[in-house]
Amino acid sequence: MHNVVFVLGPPGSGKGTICAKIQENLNYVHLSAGDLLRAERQREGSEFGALIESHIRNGSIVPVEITCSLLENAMKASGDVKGFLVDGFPRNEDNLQGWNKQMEGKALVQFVLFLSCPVPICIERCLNRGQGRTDDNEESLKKRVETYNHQTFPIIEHFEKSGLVREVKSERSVDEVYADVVKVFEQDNQ
Ligand SMILES: Nc1ncnc2c1ncn2[C@@H]1O[C@H](COP(=O)(O)OP(=O)(O)OP(=O)(O)O)[C@@H](O)[C@H]1O
Ligand SMILES: Nc1ccn([C@@H]2O[C@H](COP(=O)(O)O)[C@@H](O)[C@H]2O)c(=O)n1
Ligand SMILES: [Mg+2]
Repeated sequence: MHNVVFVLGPPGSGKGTICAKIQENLNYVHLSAGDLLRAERQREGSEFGALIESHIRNGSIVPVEITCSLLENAMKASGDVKGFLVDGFPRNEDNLQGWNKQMEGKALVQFVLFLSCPVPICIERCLNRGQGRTDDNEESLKKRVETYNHQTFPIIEHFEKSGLVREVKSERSVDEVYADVVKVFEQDNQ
């Protein structure tokens, strides 16, 4: 059984940055759904490349069969680890239902780390990210925020009802955010 922490928050809230630090220090493996999709988009011979790029530019969500298989394959390929940080997933109802169907009996969701951050700060961070992402532009960001508000936030609310959400405000410095995130992991592993 794989231990899983879902990491959610608006685009640019710092999910990737914080997950990299947790992976470095706490023996969890970071799996970013967005990174896995971008790698699949680039893979020679992939039948999903054009579909993935279209969703990424539009800030819409790729069908779960594709994303969940990428996540499960990455988990299988990892050795013996404490758990997985599943960053940017589940993003909508389709992701949630597909995960439940595919991963039942294979993964245990420990909690959901919710990095909350005001949208204008998030947008500014994405526009200054400098990684050449095809969705770090004003037009795509508007759609990504809309998708977050209408499709992803309700998923966070769903987990909130089961008491699984641990919110950390991420508009502060990386070190301050990370210090609070470590406390969340310490409390959960007691
Ligand atoms: N606490 C912070 N303070 C200032 N800048 C930050 C902070 N956290 C992350 N950043 C910067 O903001 C940008 C976005 O961060 P990151 O890629 O971690 O966000 P994300 O939530 O993974 O975004 P996305 O959902 O678009 O993948 C990066 O350039 C990163 O260096
Ligand atoms: N579960 C997911 C995660 C991501 N996507 C698509 O990738 C884009 C970028 O995701 P980031 O987490 O790296 O910001 C996102 O806007 C979606 O188009 C997805 O479809 N499903
Ligand atoms: Mg990211």
